[in-house]
Amino acid sequence: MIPLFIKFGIFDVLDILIVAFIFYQIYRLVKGTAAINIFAGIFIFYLAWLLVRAFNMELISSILGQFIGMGVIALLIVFQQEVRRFLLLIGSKYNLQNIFNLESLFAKPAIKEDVSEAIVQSCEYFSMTKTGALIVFAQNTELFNYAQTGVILRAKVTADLIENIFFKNTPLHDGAVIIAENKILAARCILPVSDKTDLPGSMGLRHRAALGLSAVSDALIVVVSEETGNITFVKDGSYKVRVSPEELRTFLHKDFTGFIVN
Ligand SMILES: Nc1ncnc2c1ncn2[C@@H]1O[C@H](COP(=O)(O)OP(=O)(O)OP(=O)(O)O)[C@@H](O)[C@H]1O
Repeated sequence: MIPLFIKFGIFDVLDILIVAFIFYQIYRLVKGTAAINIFAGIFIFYLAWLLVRAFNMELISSILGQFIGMGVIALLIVFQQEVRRFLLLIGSKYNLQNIFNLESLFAKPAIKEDVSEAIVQSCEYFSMTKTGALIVFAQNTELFNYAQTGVILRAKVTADLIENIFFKNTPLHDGAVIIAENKILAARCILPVSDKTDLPGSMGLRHRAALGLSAVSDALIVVVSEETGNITFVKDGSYKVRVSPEELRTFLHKDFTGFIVN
């Protein structure tokens, strides 16, 4: 009989689950970015090192070994941006305040009916008139830092005001509008731009800004393309293009049935 020499307890399961979760989050962050090629480069480098060691090629193996020895520091330098994004994601999505705040667990800030109607109406208008728009709905992640890059308004959400803000050539039309707690918190805000390399060519800076913010927050984001008039809905780093006003309405009410990731 084979003796049972491996002890496998609940903490080992937990250990594996945590590592799997961390790797999955890292994969989500680097998927489609230049970082994935860097990972491939590192993997090839590591394989080469294993090979030369297996063939006892002392000189080359000791040179490659020097680089491997500095591995963690080198990784931190090369993936500075990704590490930053990863910590931001963990800190904002899973922060202690949210975990222990029962209210936020059971009732995430709901978007009021009149607010969603105003946004759906404006987006329909923007879509028809091919007016570019970028509208962010803050959820649990605090977006005040981004709001501060623009003009703080704290105004009531109405279709007229939203349409005025994005009206071409007006002072506030550039950048994003951030809606928090059912108020227009700010307009003309600058968002972080995604550096994903696998996006369709039609997605310029406006769409990249939506994806960039979505990668580091739980915000719901609506983009209307100035070029095509298409409405795109973005959440959790994923997007759906050519969203109809009806779909937009359901998504804003957090019913994501039909949110098929493109
Ligand atoms: N970092 C940013 N944060 C917020 N808004 C941005 C940012 N970068 C660009 N924008 C907005 O996007 C506009 C430029 O859009 P661009 O044409 O490059 O994007 P697009 O995704 O192709 O959209 P469209 O389909 O509307 O042309 C800018 O005028 C500005 O309003």
